[in-house]
Amino acid sequence: MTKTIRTAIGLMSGTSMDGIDIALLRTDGQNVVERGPSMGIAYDPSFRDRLKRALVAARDLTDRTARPGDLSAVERTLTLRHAVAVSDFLYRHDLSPGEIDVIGFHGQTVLHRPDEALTVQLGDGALLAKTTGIPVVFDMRANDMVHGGQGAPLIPVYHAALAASAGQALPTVFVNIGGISNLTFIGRNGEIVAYDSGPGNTLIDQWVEMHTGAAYDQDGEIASTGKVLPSLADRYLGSSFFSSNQRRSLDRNDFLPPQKGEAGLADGARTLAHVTAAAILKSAKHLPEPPALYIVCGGGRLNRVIMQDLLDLARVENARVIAAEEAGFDGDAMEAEAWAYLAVRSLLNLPLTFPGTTGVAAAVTGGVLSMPENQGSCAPPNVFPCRKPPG
Ligand SMILES: Nc1ncnc2c1ncn2[C@@H]1O[C@H](COP(=O)(O)OP(=O)(O)OP(=O)(O)O)[C@@H](O)[C@H]1O
Ligand SMILES: CC(=O)N[C@H]1[C@@H]2OC[C@@H](O2)[C@@H](O)[C@@H]1O[C@H](C)C(=O)O
Repeated sequence: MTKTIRTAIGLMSGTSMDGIDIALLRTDGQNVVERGPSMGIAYDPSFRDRLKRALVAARDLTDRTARPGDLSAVERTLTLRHAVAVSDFLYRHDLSPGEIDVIGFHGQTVLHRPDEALTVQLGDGALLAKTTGIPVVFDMRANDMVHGGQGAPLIPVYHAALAASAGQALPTVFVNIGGISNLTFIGRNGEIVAYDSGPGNTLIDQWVEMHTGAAYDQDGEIASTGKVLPSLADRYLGSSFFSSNQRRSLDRNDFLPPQKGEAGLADGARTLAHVTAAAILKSAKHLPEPPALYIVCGGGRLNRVIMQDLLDLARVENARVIAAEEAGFDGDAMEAEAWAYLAVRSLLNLPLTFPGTTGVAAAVTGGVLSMPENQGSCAPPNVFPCRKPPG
């Protein structure tokens, strides 16, 4: 039986809040994965500031659908920016909306409290579907939480498909170093174990920004001139997050940067780069077996100090570290590709998360489907009751 291959676009606005990643994928939602073009669209500094203020405004939310204050306007602007990104992308690649079966829309996480089963992503799927003329699957984390999961990470099922389609030797481990870092272990028989592994770039980004105004430490230049401050590093690495037997998904604010006076710029950046690398190795201790290979994706792989520390720490454990590109993947587009893949799985009512990835009680699908012809939003079978059509 031939499987239907769908053409999907994935849209990711991650915890770094640096912009929108967009990627095209052709997939059957299982092991057929044909990667298409991708691009990144950076947010301008004033929109990043607005998103940061949205995080503060979201802090006291107890109802995930509430949008007090500016949150409603930010959600609309964010969604329309995604619509523009889709339109630019289609134009650039000479594609029409009719050639795209579905968009997987992550939105912007503004609050994530797995202990309270509360996760909030700004992003209006109905508006995006209406503006682009393409069906949209969004809100893919919530159903996992309804069933007792951490709501993150969701990318592991895509890592597994990518590894299978590329004939990657198993076992292997994918590491994503975004704002937060996460690990996916794929065992010899394809079994997946995954979880958030610690702060990624978020501490370095905030540290560098508070001193220089720059959004991040380009290539790790600043960190490369500093030295690791052991007491500061230990403060982060001594967190019970690493030693607990329970794996927890992280909110961007679970780890906060040092106070400005606690270190000089370079020593602080060097120490935080070390914390990022060491956190990954510490968290890897909870994997079913010691990894032999780490495949690194996400913006953190471009910070040479983080990568060197990872290499050095992994070497002690006889493990190799390579950038995603060395394994034939795209380390910048992988999350956007994943959201395209997850959207197709959602359409097919296939599971997005598993007990081994989010701690969910049993494998579950997720996501809400919004059709462009203004029919309102509707979850795939067995997820949520359909939402009322807007207006
Ligand atoms: N050339 C570079 N040198 C150093 N760091 C870089 C470079 N390019 C990107 N980064 C880092 O990568 C970050 C963005 O990474 P990425 O897009 O993978 O994160 P994200 O998707 O927003 O986060 P998450 O995966 O947590 O949702 C930037 O904030 C910056 O810290
Ligand atoms: C709540 C939320 O948005 N979590 C993000 C964040 O960024 C990295 C890490 O923390 C991961 O758990 C997740 O994103 C990835 C893409 C995921 O769900 O797989």
